Amino acid sequence: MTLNSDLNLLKNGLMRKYVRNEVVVVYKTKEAFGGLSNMASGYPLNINDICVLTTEALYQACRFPHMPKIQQEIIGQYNPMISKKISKPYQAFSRPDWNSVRFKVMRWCLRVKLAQNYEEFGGLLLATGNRPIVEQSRKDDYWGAKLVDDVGNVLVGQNVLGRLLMELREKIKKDTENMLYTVRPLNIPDFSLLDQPIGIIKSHKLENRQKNLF
Ligand SMILES: Nc1c(N[C@@H]2O[C@H](COP(=O)(O)O)[C@@H](O)[C@H]2O)[nH]c(=O)[nH]c1=O
Repeated sequence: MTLNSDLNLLKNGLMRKYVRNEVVVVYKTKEAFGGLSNMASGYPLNINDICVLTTEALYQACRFPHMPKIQQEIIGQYNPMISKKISKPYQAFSRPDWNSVRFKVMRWCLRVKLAQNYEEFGGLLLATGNRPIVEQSRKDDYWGAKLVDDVGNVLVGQNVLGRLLMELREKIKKDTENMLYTVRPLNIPDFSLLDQPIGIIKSHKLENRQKNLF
């Protein structure tokens, strides 16, 4: 991107500028807030009784509702980078509306990660307090933000993932009724995994509580 188009995007309000040492940076998964990354392992998900090991795998699988074999390969990986790598050569065959739904899909994936890992992921989100959360990326200034200065202290990007994480953090703060324990499926066509329409996702906490009632 040229400096001029960078400046135009900043003016148009799409791009954000962050000072690295004033924000919570999500960069390497082993760092303090690495668990906020979709690339973090240790936040397993369960969709329609199908185990999906990482949020990245779930997000990538959502590209291919019409290609269940590819979905299976993507979600069968322990390593999220491999899930993304498997997805890459098929990107041109993503669901035709992918660019217009991917934002909603990501928001839904994060809701699922929270519902099914409430203490760990929710705790990490709350530990960021009121600070901006920024996913630092080397290449991607849509989901994240890139370093633009020589000393590595200025990040510029749309930071859509960071902004979704902040949005979720604010929802947690207000969630006195535990509404976030349940996640409804997206209202988009063919929202399916391995040929089954994706159903309502429930937190394990809610399932355990319901079991105790009977
Ligand atoms: N963190 C991180 C990445 N970024 C992640 O990639 C996802 C977006 O994928 P796509 O929409 O297919 O480009 C999203 O979860 C974003 O956070 N990509 C990487 O290759 N390495 C990384 O360390």
